[in-house]
Amino acid sequence: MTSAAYMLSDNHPPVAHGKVGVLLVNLGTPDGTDKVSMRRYLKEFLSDRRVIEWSRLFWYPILYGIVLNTRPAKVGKAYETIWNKDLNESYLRTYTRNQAELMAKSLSGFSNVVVDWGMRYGQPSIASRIEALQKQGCERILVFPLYPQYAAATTATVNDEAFKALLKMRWQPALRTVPPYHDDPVYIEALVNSIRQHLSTLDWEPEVVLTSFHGIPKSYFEKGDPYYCQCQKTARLLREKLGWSEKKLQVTFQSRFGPEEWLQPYTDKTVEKLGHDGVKRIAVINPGFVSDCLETLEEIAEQAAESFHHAGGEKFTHIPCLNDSVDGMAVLEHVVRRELQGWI
Ligand SMILES: C=CC1=C(C)c2cc3[nH]c(cc4nc(cc5[nH]c(cc1n2)c(C)c5CCC(=O)O)C(CCC(=O)O)=C4C)c(C)c3C=C
Ligand SMILES: [Fe+2]
Ligand SMILES: [Fe+2]
Repeated sequence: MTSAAYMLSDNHPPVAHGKVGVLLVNLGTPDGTDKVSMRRYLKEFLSDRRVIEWSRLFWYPILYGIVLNTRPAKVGKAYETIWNKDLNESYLRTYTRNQAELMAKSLSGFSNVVVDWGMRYGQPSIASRIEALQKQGCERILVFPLYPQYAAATTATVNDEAFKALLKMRWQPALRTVPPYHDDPVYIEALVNSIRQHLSTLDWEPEVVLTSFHGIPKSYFEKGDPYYCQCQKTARLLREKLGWSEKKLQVTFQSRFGPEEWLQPYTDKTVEKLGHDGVKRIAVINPGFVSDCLETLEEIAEQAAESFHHAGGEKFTHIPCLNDSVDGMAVLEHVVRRELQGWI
């Protein structure tokens, strides 16, 4: 057979082509609040070397001997208090799906763009969504880790997983990843609007507003993670826009895990101290979380509120994440349209 005849043969499987995929990826979520689902989720999460950097020789005996025997029940109970009972799923899942659907609507003018969503841990997995996008003809895929501030434990592990999904493909799609947007004016403006709008619904004024970011171990920062500096920059830009002092808008870090020192000041300790120091009215916002989840709805809106009241505080309010609000979508759409330049 001549090479031309070979080329013209119909041996080659048919391929869809010509599309551009946008894949929104958030952290993850258990399938249910029961112990089995929680264990499966935490096992995948806490086996990630980007999340727990300790040697496996040291970590696995602790993970399998203690953490996976005790934490699933405890965390499952916390999830129960914030579970989206209408849809029988976590809010992180609900909001992420809504964001993808709204993004698809906003990009519907581009007939070749397909929007999808996935989770780094649990379902739908990044690999399954990349495969689905490719089957629909996406030769280019924009992966959007839904974290305004970059951390190796969040952004990098999403990107790792996306590139890992390409490892065994003969015909890989081109992949782009979205950079952090911690200082993007559209993001800062959306946060300022949500603070102003939320505070306008109250009949009281907070003395202090905490911007509470998820923490990371201090050692990760010392190894060069830019996360801490990006959180500080977000807070500085918010202060400048709001015209507030460092005393009025303070930065804290929440969700410590394990015995190591994490980024300070800690949210829980700060909330207690404010109460003990005689501060009566505070608000907390979580600018690092694109969607409300366990860490915002349970740890802050429930736990931190309770400990503030125990410490003598009187008024506490949690400012919701941007979620699938008009302002929140404006941020995500702005970032996606910018990062798709040259592709659409
Ligand atoms: C060493 C452990 C962890 C690091 C480092 C870490 C960084 C990190 N996490 C988020 C965002 C989220 N984390 C969430 C839950 C969560 N985080 C950890 C541990 C670390 N996170 C655990 C063990 C859990 C599960 C709950 C628990 O056992 O306490 C969530 C919520 C997920 C949900 O379904 O609601 C988010 C979101 C960021 C942004 C970050 C570093 C910057
Ligand atoms: Fe976390
Ligand atoms: Fe937590």
